[in-house]
Amino acid sequence: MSEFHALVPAAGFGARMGHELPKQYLPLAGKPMIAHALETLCACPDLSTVFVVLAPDDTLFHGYDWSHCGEKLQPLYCGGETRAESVANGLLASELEPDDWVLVHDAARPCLMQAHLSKLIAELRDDAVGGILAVPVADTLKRADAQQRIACTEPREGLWQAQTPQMFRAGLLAQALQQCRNVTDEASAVEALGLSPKLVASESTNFKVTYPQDLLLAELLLQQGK
Ligand SMILES: Nc1ccn([C@@H]2O[C@H](COP(=O)(O)OP(=O)(O)OP(=O)(O)O)[C@@H](O)[C@H]2O)c(=O)n1
Ligand SMILES: C[C@](O)(CO)[C@H](O)COP(=O)(O)O
Repeated sequence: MSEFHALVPAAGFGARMGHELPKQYLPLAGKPMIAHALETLCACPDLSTVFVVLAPDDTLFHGYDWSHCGEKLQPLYCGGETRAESVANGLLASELEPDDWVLVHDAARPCLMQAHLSKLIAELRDDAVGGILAVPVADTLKRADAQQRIACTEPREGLWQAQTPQMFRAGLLAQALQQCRNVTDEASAVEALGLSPKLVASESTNFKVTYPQDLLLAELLLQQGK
């Protein structure tokens, strides 16, 4: 029977955060940011393994105590220059069966909840393609001109913001990333094969910590138990 695994790309630096410490190691609600997502994933009974893809020269990860995560947590020091490369390298190193499901989740989305994981897995486990957590766009959308004035208002109907985890069969995802590396998420590579991943409705609390101002919101949510 197919197993479910998580793969967490964590080899980025966080240029938009602008801190000397890589974003995933910034302190957040009493632990490094990366620990929140890893602990949630390791506590999910559906997941057999949680691979974390680190930069080859990462010297920080092994400095923390991960014993509470147990044997599920498997660090792989094979991160690449881009997120897509890190995921592709991690898939290769993980040696998963082609039919196994892999849930790719950003280290920079610390507010992931068990309920999000359960919903994603329940909605996709019998799906032919796979899919992603996402939220419908809630704001009015403006397109800017070169002077940062409004060129037009874009219709938001049918637009969703992509989140993670993004859940695909390991073999399909490896093939997709082999053929298409110039992407910012896994779904884009699968779409390039001509397939249509499913959108599974999530919540805005599962946002990506990108800019310094995102840290306070994440901290508040994590203190509230999300
Ligand atoms: N070469 C890279 C780049 C990014 N990531 C990971 O991809 C996730 C989402 O990316 P993002 O938030 O864009 O992180 P960074 O690339 O670190 O941020 P920035 O774009 O601001 O530099 C993060 O967990 C990040 O560590 C990765 O594994 N390998
Ligand atoms: C995968 C992702 O988090 C979905 O929203 C996003 O695409 C990552 O993109 P980034 O440009 O690396 O932040």
